[in-house]
Amino acid sequence: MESRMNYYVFPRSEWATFHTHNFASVSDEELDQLRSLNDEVSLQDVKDIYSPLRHLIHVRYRDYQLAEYNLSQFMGEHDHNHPFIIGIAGSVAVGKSTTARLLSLLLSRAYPDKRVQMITTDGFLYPNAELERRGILNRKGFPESYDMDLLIHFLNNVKNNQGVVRAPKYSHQIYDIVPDEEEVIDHPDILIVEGINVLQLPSKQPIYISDYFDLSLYVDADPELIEQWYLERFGMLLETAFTDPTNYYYDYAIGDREAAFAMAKQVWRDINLKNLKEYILPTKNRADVILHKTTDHVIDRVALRKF
Ligand SMILES: Nc1ncnc2c1ncn2[C@@H]1O[C@H](COP(=O)(O)OP(=O)(O)O)[C@@H](O)[C@H]1O
Ligand SMILES: CC(C)(COP(=O)(O)O)[C@@H](O)C(=O)NCCC(=O)O
Repeated sequence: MESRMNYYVFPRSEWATFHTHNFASVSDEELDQLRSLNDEVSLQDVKDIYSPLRHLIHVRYRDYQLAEYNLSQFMGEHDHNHPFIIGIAGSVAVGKSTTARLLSLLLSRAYPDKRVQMITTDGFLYPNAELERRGILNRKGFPESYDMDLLIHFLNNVKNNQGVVRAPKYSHQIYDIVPDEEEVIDHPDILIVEGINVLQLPSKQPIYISDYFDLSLYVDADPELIEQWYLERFGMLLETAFTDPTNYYYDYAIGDREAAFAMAKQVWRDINLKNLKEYILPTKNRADVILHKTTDHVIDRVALRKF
């Protein structure tokens, strides 16, 4: 283990040993289930990285429940049941939603009597028509492209158990907010919130998004690798766009492949890479845990915030 400023940095081999104490590691039966539900993440990563991470979340969740209980005792009240919220930050296409899906699965298995839900902040982007009206359609993903008031309100309502909470839904296929559809968050015990902006400071709001988090993760990788993953995902979007004229990428899918990839490379360079450097990377050192990925999404080291 290496100690850097306010982080302990563990090589994969050391981090992999942290699941053996107190809390069950991922079982073979769970691995079988994962294999059928998620064929992207390597099962070795589940054992070496995500099983210890689940252990860490368990430790933090236990502390959180105790702190909530103690506070309610102090106030002589019985209301100590606010959901535990985990934030996942990182670049566009670094693997935030894949990590969120996997953690959601692992936590649901660990706590069968708890309700685990997840949401992406993509749904809080302004619709394309509004971005266009503001003249910022080419700034999608940058701080000003999100309705931060709505996101803060949403988190506030979930954290304060304000019944069923609804949020807009974003689709990568139509490249816009889906009209007449919404995400429904219904009294979760654990909520996972993933998005490029979850550790950013608000410009006008009096409260940070991360004030609602009880644990935060940042998925990190070399931008050149992330570009490759972005282009691979773009290739997959083209594959599914072929048969669907309503798909945003339909014209690219039926047109010249080289031109399509040239466009995607330019979007990466001019929008997503710029956003990463200016607004996302500077939030890395606010995360409690930094998962560092190398080629093929393999995680080679994990940093854990000391204080
Ligand atoms: N652990 C992983 N192993 C293999 N592929 C992955 C992994 N994580 C993400 N991917 C792939 O990388 C691309 C980006 O992942 P995604 O979760 O969509 O990123 P984000 O939510 O950060 O934009 C997708 O094509 C996804 O299938
Ligand atoms: C919707 C997003 C801001 C969020 O990205 P995600 O983390 O879901 O990959 C991004 O996918 C996006 O559309 N960026 C704008 C430029 C582009 O890639 O088209």
